[in-house]
Amino acid sequence: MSGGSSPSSRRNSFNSLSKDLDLPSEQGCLSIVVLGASGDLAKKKTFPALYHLFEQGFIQSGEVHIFGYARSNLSDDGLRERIRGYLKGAPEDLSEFLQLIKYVSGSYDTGEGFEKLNRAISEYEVSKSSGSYRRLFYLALPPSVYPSVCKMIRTYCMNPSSHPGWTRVIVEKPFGKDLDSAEELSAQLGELFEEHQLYRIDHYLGKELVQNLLVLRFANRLFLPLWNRDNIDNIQIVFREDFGTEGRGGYFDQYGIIRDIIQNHLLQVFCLVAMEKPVSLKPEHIRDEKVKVLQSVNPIKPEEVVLGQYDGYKDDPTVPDDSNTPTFASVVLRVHNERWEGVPFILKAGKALSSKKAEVRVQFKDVPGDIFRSKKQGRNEFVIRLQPSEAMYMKLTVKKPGLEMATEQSELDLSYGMRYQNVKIPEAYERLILDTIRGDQQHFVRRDELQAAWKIFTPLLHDIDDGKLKALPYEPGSRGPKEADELSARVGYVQTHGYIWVPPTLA
Ligand SMILES: NC(=O)C1=CN([C@@H]2O[C@H](COP(=O)(O)OP(=O)(O)OC[C@H]3O[C@@H](n4cnc5c(N)ncnc54)[C@H](OP(=O)(O)O)[C@@H]3O)[C@@H](O)[C@H]2O)C=CC1
Ligand SMILES: O=C1O[C@H](COP(=O)(O)O)[C@@H](O)[C@H](O)[C@H]1O
Repeated sequence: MSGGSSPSSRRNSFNSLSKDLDLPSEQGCLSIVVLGASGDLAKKKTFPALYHLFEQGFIQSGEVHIFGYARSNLSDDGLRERIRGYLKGAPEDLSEFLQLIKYVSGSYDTGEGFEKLNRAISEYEVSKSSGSYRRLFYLALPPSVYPSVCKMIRTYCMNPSSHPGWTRVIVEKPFGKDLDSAEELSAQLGELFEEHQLYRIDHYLGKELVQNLLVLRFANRLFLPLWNRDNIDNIQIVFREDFGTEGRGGYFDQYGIIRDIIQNHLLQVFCLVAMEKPVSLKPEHIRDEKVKVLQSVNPIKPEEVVLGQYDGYKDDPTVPDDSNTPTFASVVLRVHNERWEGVPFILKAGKALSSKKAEVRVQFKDVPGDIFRSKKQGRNEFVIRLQPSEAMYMKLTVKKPGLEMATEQSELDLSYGMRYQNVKIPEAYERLILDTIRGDQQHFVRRDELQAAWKIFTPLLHDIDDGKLKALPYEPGSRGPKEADELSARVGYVQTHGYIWVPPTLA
């Protein structure tokens, strides 16, 4: 439970934000259908997120029913037992939650299973006589089956037109493999659902510090005049994992690190860092600005790309021996607009590296007319640590305490673990599912945004797929290929040696 507030007080604050965004507060039955309920994502993320929403009172026994759907031969109890081990909570809460779940078995491309699913949903709806009928379908499935599943939902499972309510569909990434395939998928889904019914999830948009980016940038006078090419030298957006593909090699090899992390998660973070101020907080206004900045990105230059593949990646039997798939990439994006001309955005992601973290590092220019030789301490940096140990810290040059007039580098540190000690930071999926129930698309990817994102990366991805760019080998547990650090230095990043920020811990 977060910050000691009760479930009902949290629901109240959620309702007040809904009012700000003109979102109607709805009542009636809510049917949540997890398609691919037997799978990895469903048990690790989707059901636990639903449980946390239940535990905090955002979805309640009286108004919600959860349906798991997949081909596997499972009973209601079979599915419940499968997910029980992934849920942490009081035993009575768990039992109450698990009783809300029913399992329906069927295929993804024939009507029979979906008719059965529709009957199960309708029975539940009819048993609750009043209010709207809200149907939320979560596709925790391989994208290859999205078109047929969406067609089945459209044909058999829409909320009845005789009743107020809605049907919404959450689709997982990857949304295609390049511009053409993404467009084809979008066109197929677009024939079946209106854009306002489709929620393309990118779970990075549900992370606390990612959601804070807009507030930070546009609610603080401090940053407004500094956030531009006059003051900022370069910006890095970094994702590092300290483990490899671990059993997901077959999936990963078809995609690679650019499609898995950079084209979606890091690019979404990039948008929030680089976009102009939206007219308002309305989802369409925010997404308009994201599209604009994506459209301002110049074509990527091959000489501003470094690819890597960790030694041992190809030992996975599901990975071809001649794979050129990158498990590491550093890509420089350049934005052709008044604010950012000349400022490199270095997007870097890698698996099997020396540490696990994700952060945005804004490096400022050197002080003009420097009288303190502060350059030797290193540049000012503003770092937003997305995970782990969520924090924002500002690296500053200060007078070293003591009799001498000497300088050193220190920081202003807002570490969430210290500042918000009793606050539980919600899981990204929890927040995004709640947004879907509320009808708030702000943190979901719009079709034209997706198109603009693929336009940036498709030429580079095709060059990699065609073997025109090679992945350099690197040691697992290292920083990745040294050429990536050389690239960062070449485009302007100056590393501060001898200074490392250590997340503060409670005594
Ligand atoms: N796992 C993760 O951590 C993450 C996953 N995702 C995305 O979420 C989606 C689901 O991922 P995940 O749960 O890992 O996937 P799984 O491989 O576990 O597949 C989910 C379910 O889909 C069914 N299924 C699997 N392969 C096929 C197939 N070829 N044709 C039809 N049905 C199939 C299976 O159910 P059954 O056979 O019982 O019908 C399976 O249990 C994917 O789009 C993935 O990219 C995104 C981020 C993270
Ligand atoms: O989407 C994905 O994200 C995870 C990393 O997510 P995080 O929330 O733990 O940072 C990554 O491991 C996976 O390869 C990718 O598909």
